[in-house]
Amino acid sequence: MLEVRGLTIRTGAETLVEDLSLSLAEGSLTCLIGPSGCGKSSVVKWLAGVLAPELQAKGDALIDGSTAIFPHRDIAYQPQQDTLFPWLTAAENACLGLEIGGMERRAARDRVDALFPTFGLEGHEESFPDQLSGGMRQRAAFLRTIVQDARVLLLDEPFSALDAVTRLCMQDWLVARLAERPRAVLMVTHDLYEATQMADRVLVMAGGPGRIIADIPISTPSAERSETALAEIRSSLKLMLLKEIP
Ligand SMILES: Nc1ncnc2c1ncn2[C@@H]1O[C@H](COP(=O)(O)OP(=O)(O)OP(=O)(O)O)[C@@H](O)[C@H]1O
Repeated sequence: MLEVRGLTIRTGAETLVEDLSLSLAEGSLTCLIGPSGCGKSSVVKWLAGVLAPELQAKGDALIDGSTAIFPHRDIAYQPQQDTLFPWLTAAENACLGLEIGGMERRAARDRVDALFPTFGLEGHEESFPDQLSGGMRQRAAFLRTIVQDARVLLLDEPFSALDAVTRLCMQDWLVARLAERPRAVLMVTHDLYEATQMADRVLVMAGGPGRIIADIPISTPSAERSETALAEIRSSLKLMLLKEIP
C-alpha cells in the first residue's frame, strides 16, 4: 500500500541516503535494521514529513498507487525520542494524535484511558512526563501512536527504553493487535531478536551512503517461529551487519 521509489537525502554535498526504494504491504511488519548513522531515522522522518529542513530529499512515494505528500493522514509516527510535551499530562499527550485527527476530546480520552493498564501506565494518567521513567514515557509515546487508526505505522526504536519483560509484552501486544487489525508497519530497531521475532520482512541498510543491501522475508507467522530457525536468520543478519561496521 505504501511505496517509496528512488529516495535520496542530502545535506549540502554529502549524500546520506541514496536511491532507496521500499514497499510496505498492508498486514505486514517490516523491520529496518542497519549500523548507527546509516540513515534509518532519516528515511522514516521523510515518510513522516518531519525531515530536518537543512536536509534535501528527492524521491517519490505512493499510497495505494497515488502520489503521497507527507505528512499524510494515513501515517502515524513514533519518533526515536519520546517527544512528549512536558506541559501536558501522560493522558493528554496520549490523546494528542487523536485530537489532531479530529476526535472529540472526551472520546479520545475514553479510548486512551482504556489502554493505560495494558501499557503499565494505570494511575499515571495525570502525571507529567518529568514524573515518569524513561520506559513509561516511551510507552506513553507508543500509546499515542498506536491508538490512532492510521493505516501505516512508522515506529523508530519504539521499545528501546523498556526493560526486557515489558519489551516482550509490548512486542506481543503489537503483533496481536496487528493480527486483529492489519496495518502496514515500518519499525526501526537495533535488536535482532525483536526483528526476527516480530517482522515478516527485514530490510538491512548499509551506510556511506545509506542504501538497502538485503531484503529478507520471514514467512512463518510470528507465534509459530522456532528458536532454531530464528537463530539462523539472526546469525546471517549479524554477519551482514558486521561487514558494514567500519
Ligand atoms: N539534520 C541533520 N543535519 C546533518 N546531518 C544529519 C542530520 N540528521 C541526520 N544527519 C546525519 O545523517 C546520517 C544518518 O542519520 P540517521 O539518524 O538517519 O541514522 P540512523 O541510521 O537512524 O542512526 P541511529 O541508528 O544511530 O539512530 C548521520 O550521519 C547523521 O549525522
